[in-house]
Formats: sequence, structure tokens, C-alpha cells
Amino acid sequence: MRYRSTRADPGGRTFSFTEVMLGGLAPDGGLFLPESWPQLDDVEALAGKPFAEVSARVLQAFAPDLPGGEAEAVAQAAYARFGHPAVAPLVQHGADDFLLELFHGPTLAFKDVAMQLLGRLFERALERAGRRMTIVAATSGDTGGAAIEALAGLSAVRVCVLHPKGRISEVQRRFMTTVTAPNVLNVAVEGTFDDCQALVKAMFADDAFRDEVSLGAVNSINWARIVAQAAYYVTSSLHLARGGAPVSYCVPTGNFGDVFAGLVAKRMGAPVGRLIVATNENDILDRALRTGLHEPKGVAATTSPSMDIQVSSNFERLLFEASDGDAATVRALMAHQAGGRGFDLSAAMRSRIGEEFSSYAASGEAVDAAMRDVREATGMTIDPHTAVGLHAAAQAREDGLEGPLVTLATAHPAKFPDAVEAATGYRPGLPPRLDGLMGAKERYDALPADLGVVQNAVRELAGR
Ligand SMILES: Cc1ncc(COP(=O)(O)O)c(C=O)c1O
Ligand SMILES: N[C@@H](CCOP(=O)(O)O)C(=O)O
Repeated sequence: MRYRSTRADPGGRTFSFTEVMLGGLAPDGGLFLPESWPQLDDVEALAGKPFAEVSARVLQAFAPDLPGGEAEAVAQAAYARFGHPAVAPLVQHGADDFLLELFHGPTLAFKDVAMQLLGRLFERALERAGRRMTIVAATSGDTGGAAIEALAGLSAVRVCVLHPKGRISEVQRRFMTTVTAPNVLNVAVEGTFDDCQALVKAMFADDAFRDEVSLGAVNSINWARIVAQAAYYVTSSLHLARGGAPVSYCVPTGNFGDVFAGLVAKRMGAPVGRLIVATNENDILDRALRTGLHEPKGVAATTSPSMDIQVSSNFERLLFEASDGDAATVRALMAHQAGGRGFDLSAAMRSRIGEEFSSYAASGEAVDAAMRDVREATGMTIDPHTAVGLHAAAQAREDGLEGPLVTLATAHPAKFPDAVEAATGYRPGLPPRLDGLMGAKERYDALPADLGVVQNAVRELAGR
């Protein structure tokens, strides 16, 4: 199993899983994808197996270069820390409608599922290579907390997280800024998540800097994140399909990593049906899928801040898939995007995407209504990101979607208590294990969205 960049022509350099994981972004600025899709042998036999076992099988399929037994060992350790024995339990909320709860990890968001695995894989790979690494991550709220939780205190890793100042919830921020481990640096950037992500990509594009600090990534540009997330599509689709109709998924979407993980599970042979991209008012992906025109129009602050994104990194992976691996097309479209311009999808690419993906966007009112409605109907409290997903699920049903439909519950409602309370009148509380979080001292640097300034802060961290 070898990997190539979405921007590299066939016959170019290929990479192993470990190189891909430690490299983060491909040297040419593209994203790594496998040269072919591995299949899960005897996939039906995985139905009902423990989450860690399925996760290890998925990982092994993509990472044959890991030492024997490593996939099982890291998966067992990673998921032992989750607050629910199923790790990612399904909860039924309608006749054929389900929520997949992905928030039972240490920082109450779906990012923990991948990050707990990734932290352990990094630790072992760096130890084998006898090297250190500086991870720089951009977050719109959840990736940062999950990354810091997974990497704090590791001697071979320094981790710097860039978050958009004032644009994430207080609980999200505190998951990051109250951590005192010396290998952690939090930076509040004057700008949006897109600015933070652009800074990360610019650091990767600076070869000298990349080598100087031994730069690594844990955003979903890192292929290992996507592989780890594919596991919950495998477990849940096998559970619900049982040899019958494939299972469709409604995925609250920002950086397009989570929904792309659904495609990966499908490509591996899991019974995954349609993939529904659910966006908030930052609807660039919904517009692109409906009209073929991918056109930026500025980021609005919403009650689902983790999805306040315009430049969705993993859309590039979908463009590569939809163009049949045509790197020249991907390079051309990405050049438009880098220049802040829109681009058009060809009719052929649109039609290929439309065979597997649909999309819906939710207004702020629709998100509030979804939180209220589900609470009134079922007593369940959901977070605003999950509400974006449930709104899309209802729209998909109105448009005639049949068969089992799973909406990903991507965060615990207690991460967004103000938004939930405003919509439902109920203020969700944090689990007792997090009692100290809201009173703990915070530490972060506020910096402008300036590459040189942020690079200097990362250099200082790397030298600690
Ligand atoms: C709670 C929550 N929901 C949904 C998303 C969107 O996921 P993705 O960026 O993989 O599309 C995010 C951020 O990634 C998130 O933190
Ligand atoms: N919503 C994310 C944004 C980064 O996404 P990632 O999946 O690429 O790490 C966040 O919460 O930080």
C-alpha cells in the first residue's frame, strides 16, 4: 500500500503510511491518498465486533508498514479511555433514523476518536525513528482540544494550536488553554479559522522552516485522521445494514474530513449509502454540490463555530476522486482557490459527486428549531453542529431518501451551553470529571495572522 499526492501526476513519488502520517501534507502542497482502496476481508464478520477491533482492522488495511500488533495495541489503549463501552453508540430517534454519538472521548467531540489513536501512533513512530516533531494545528474549536489532550506531555512532540480569537466557545477554548504541559503552545490568531489553516499550510510550504522545526500535522489534512474516523462508519453501517439496505449518513461538515471518511469506509466495502453534507450558513460546499460553482463569499460567525469554514481542505481529496485521479485538474482548481477565486466543477465531476453525495445548508433559525424539536420529541439535548446535521436529515427525508439514516452527533451539547440554552431553554452541564475546567487558569498568546510572527512563536516552542 503506497500513497501519492493529489497534486502529483502518475509515476511520481510514492510514500508509505508512516511517511504520510509523519509528513502531514505532501511536499507539493497536495493531500495524500492511497494508490488503490484496500478491501476489508469478510466485512460482514466484523458486525458486532468491539470498536477497537474494527478500528485496528481498518488501520492495518491502510498501514501495512506498522510493526505487527501495533494497530491492535494502539486501538485498545485509545478506546479504553472513552466514556461509553461502545465508544461510538447509535441512538434511535425515529423509525429508521439514528444519531451516532461521537462525543464520549476525553474532550467531548468526534475529534477524540482519531486523535487518541494518532497520538499513540506518533509516539511510537517517533520513538522508532529516534526523532522529535513540532505539530502545528489549526482549530475552529474541537481539533485543538483533542490534539492537546492526546499529545500533552509527550517528550518527542511539541504542539502549537492556532485558534481564531473570540470565534470558538469558552468550553472549547478552555479545553486547550488550561493545559499546563510545557510542550503545548496555544495561539489566539486575529482572524478566522481559514486564516489559521492558511498559516499552517504556509508553514508547510516553507521547506526550510518545515525541516528546521520538523513540522507535522494532526488536522484532517493528515491521512491517518481520516483512516481513524472511517472506523465508526464501518461499525455503525454493519450494525444497521445487517445484509439489507445500505446506510446513509448525514454529516455536519466543515473541513470535509469526516464525510470523506464515510467515503473511505464505503470504498473499503462497508454498506454505506448516500453521504449527505450538512453545512451551516457557511454554505460554500452546499452551493458547490448544488450548482457546480465553488465560490467563497466570506465567513459568518454562527452558533456552530467549528463549521465556520470556507476553505475545506479535504474537498481536494474529493476533487481528485471525482476527476479520476487527474492531478492536473486538481492543481488548476487549487490554484484558483489559493488566489481567493471561485472555480467551476466540470459536468462530469459534478455528476460523479452527485452519485454519492447530497447536501443541505441550515440557517441559524433552522439550527435552533432542530435543537428544540428533538428535545421536545425525544427528550434528547443535541449540540448546534449535530442540529445542522439533523436539519439536513429531515430535508433528505422530505426529498424522499429511504433506508436507515444516521446523523453524526459530533459534539457534546455542554461544549456549547449558551447556544443550546438560547434555543431550548435548557443549559447542559459538563460531566463531573470536568468540574475544574471553567475555573482553571488559562494561558495563550494572542498574535496577528502574520506568518513570520507565528513562525517565530513555533520556533521558540520547537526549541523548548
Ligand atoms: C463539532 C464539529 N462538528 C462538525 C465538524 C466538521 O467536521 P469536518 O471538518 O470533518 O467536516 C467539526 C470540525 O471539524 C466539529 O468540531
Ligand atoms: N472543525 C475543526 C476544524 C479543523 O478540522 P480538521 O478535522 O481538519 O482538524 C475544529 O474543530 O478544529
